[in-house]
Formats: sequence, structure tokens, C-alpha cells
Amino acid sequence: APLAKALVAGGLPVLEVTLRTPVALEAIAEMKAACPDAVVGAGTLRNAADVKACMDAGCAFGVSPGAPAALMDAVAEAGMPFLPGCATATEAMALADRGFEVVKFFPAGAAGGPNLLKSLASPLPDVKFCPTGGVSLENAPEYLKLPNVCVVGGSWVIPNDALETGDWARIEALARAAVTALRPLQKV
Ligand SMILES: O=C(O)C(=O)C[C@H](O)[C@H](O)COP(=O)(O)O
Repeated sequence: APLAKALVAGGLPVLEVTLRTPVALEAIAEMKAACPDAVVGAGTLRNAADVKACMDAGCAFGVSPGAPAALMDAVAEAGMPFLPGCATATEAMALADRGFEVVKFFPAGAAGGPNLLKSLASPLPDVKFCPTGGVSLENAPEYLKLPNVCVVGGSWVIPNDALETGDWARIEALARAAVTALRPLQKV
């Protein structure tokens, strides 16, 4: 709850909690209760069971590092707002064929960074990307200046040591710095 409040106070109301701990869904419930105006979703969805658990928990959206067919079928059936992950032209094309106009590029830094997305802009001009994975305040502008990048995601606003010590003021300041620097470049 205090983390959600700090992020929202800093100007970041769209929060993704990854399903990487046994308490993720509980954390989502606490964030929603603490910040009713925030848009709280889940990340690292891997299968149909995750989709069901997230829909039951009232997640506003889902995010995944990838897009296996069984997961995407469950997402379509549930009508869940979703940001599927991809890292290659073939994967981006498959998601575009499923009707996705915006997809996640993951792991952005390791998979080729801004250069890879620049190369995809000519053959796939209709596919827009949200790079995540290794995005930082320093390199985010390089992504956001590309015509096929509309938004970025990342955990740099929540350093582990700040989270562990409950330094909510520092997290709020990092969120505000991200908004100040990047909102003018964002295209959504
Ligand atoms: O698992 C998912 O569904 C995700 O969305 C992955 C996250 O976006 C990245 O793990 C963030 O990467 P860092 O900003 O480098 O920490």
C-alpha cells in the first residue's frame, strides 16, 4: 500500500505487480484498496490459470514476458486487457495477426535494444512497442524517440534498497523524475 501511494503521488498511476512471489495477488488487492484511482495490473502471466487468478482478483490488465498460444487463447476468452511480450519479427507478426496494436518488447536491452526496434519499424509500421527489461531513465528517451515506441515500462523507479528500507520519499521522487523527463516523449 505505501509503495502504491508513493508511485501514484509521484505521478505514475499505472502499476504492474509481477506474479513472481506468493503474495503478488494479495499485494494487488492492497494497492487497489489504498489507491482506488490507480490502474493496478499483473505481470509475468504464463498460463490460463494465471489469467483466471488475475481476473478473479480484479486486475485491470495483464502483462507477460512472452505470448504462448495457450496463454493468448485464455486472454482472448477472458477479454482481458493484455500486453503480450515478444522479441522477434515473427513473434510481433503473430501478435499483430491476433489483433494487438501494442506489444511488449522484452527483454528490451538484451534482445537488441533500440536498434532492433528501429529495424522493425519499416517492415511492421503498424506494430507499436512498449520496451521493458533494462529500460532506465537514461536510455528511455532513446526508445521513446522511435516512431514505433509509444511507452516504456521498468522497475528503475523502485530500487531494491529503497523498497527494503521503506524509503517511500525516494521512490516518489524517482517516479516524479520519470514523469517529468519522459511524459513529453510518450505517445499514448
Ligand atoms: O514479467 C513481466 O510480465 C514483465 O513485465 C517484466 C518486466 O517488465 C521486467 O522484468 C522489468 O524489467 P526491469 O525494468 O529491467 O526490472
